[in-house]
Amino acid sequence: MDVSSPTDLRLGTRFADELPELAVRWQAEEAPEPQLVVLNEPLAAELGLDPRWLRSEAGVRLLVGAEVPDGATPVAQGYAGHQFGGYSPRLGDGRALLLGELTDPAGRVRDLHLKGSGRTPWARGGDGLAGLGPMLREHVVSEAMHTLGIPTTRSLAVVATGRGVRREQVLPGAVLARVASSHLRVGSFQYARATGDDDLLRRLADHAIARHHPAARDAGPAGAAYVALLEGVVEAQARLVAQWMLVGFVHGVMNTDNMTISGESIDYGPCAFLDAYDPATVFSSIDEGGRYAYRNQPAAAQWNLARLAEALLPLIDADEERAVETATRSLQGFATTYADAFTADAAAKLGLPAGLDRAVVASLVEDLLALMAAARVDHTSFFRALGDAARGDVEGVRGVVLDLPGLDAWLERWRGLGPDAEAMDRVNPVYIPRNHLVEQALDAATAGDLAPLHRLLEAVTAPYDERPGLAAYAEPGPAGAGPYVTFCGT
Ligand SMILES: Nc1ncnc2c1ncn2[C@@H]1O[C@H](COP(=O)(O)OP(=O)(O)OP(=O)(O)O)[C@@H](O)[C@H]1O
Repeated sequence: MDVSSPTDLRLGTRFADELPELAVRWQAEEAPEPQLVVLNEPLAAELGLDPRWLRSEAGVRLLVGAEVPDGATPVAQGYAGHQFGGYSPRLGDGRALLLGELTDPAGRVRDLHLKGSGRTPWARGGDGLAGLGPMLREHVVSEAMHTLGIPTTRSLAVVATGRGVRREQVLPGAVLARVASSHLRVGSFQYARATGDDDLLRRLADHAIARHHPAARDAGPAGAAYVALLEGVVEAQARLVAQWMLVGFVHGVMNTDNMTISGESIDYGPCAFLDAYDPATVFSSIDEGGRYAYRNQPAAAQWNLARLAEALLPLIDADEERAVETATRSLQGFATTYADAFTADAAAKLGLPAGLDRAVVASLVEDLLALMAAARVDHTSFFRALGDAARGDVEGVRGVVLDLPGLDAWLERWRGLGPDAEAMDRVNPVYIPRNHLVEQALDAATAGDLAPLHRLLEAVTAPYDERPGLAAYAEPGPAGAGPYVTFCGT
């Protein structure tokens, strides 16, 4: 049965009950004039929420936290984090609230969370608010990631609040209703560890195991379950980052408070997809040193996971030296899992048959990426054009690569392995949320015109299905414009 009124909705309080030290009971700030801007109807249906109800006044009141179902306990979650390498001991949800845990009709438990819902006790100097443009960016990019098969938090809705948000200029304010497997972060563990309370740390780890890595519970006695938790997160993150790299995604702010325990991508601030394939690409104007450049993402993930391992040490072994040795071994799994996932996913993008020697595939991929980087080809359309090359039409790829003898030799090697063009079309997107189009859509939406946003969503939520009317969505941004600098999405 679809939930069609607040009285039908049950929001669990497991996080708040099990981890009260990390949960500050709080209420959303009243939105003066809430107006639904975009609703994710397929996600609503998946969650068992009636979209007609969500569009009603009562539904919109839920989506901004003005009214919560009986028994719900909205909380601002506490966490710490390394931001660009510097440690902040008290971050937490400064402008967000966990409304509670929703069990969908399939039995999956998801967090229902609001971002931009007003100041909380973790707000420090912030105003607790979010701009409409940045929340719509999170909506578009997270939905694109989801349809590309990349684990991610989802956006259920964006509601304009009717309140202005003071940034470089005054922006319309908005609340994003976000759905995630959980909002547990590496920073949640750093916070718990820093309290020195091992019981809290253990409860947090047990909570994470129950929600995300239940197999870890059966790993064995003493610290084995927590080693298995660490290994579960290492594996999930290695697979995730491999997927980011192959779709050309640059997260932009890979701080430890933006790395989940579930392995879902979270927080789409100054993120973007590559147009030109240049591994040094940085999109965020606040990332002056290029710490989170495209090519640095696997190393940044490993660095963050080492912070998780440090936080877990007291649970892994009472003897610190042994704990460090064990955790180090677990962290070493990242490199192998990442390389395996990257090679397997790249083989799929190249339409290669299963069972090929891994070293053959790896060297083929490496050589292709070198050709692509030398010519700064458009990442997305180049892989799509390779599908045509598999069908015998090599003009698309030959037209953009500089080293033609090198490319021809590569094509010969690759075609000798029998690539499957149809399989390639199923994994190489035509449409990604290209940064210039996202910016145009957000600017128009901020000015009151939602048509470009809906058109962009139409393109990126069916990314493999080429449609004649959407040709502009397959084109890279203006040549020579360089990487777009997206101001940190607040
Ligand atoms: N306008 C604001 N008011 C209060 N706190 C803020 C504001 N903007 C960011 N913060 C806080 O600063 C920290 C880092 O912000 P960041 O932009 O990474 O997170 P976020 O986008 O707000 O949330 P999330 O990581 O949940 O997507 C977080 O603790 C966040 O709550």
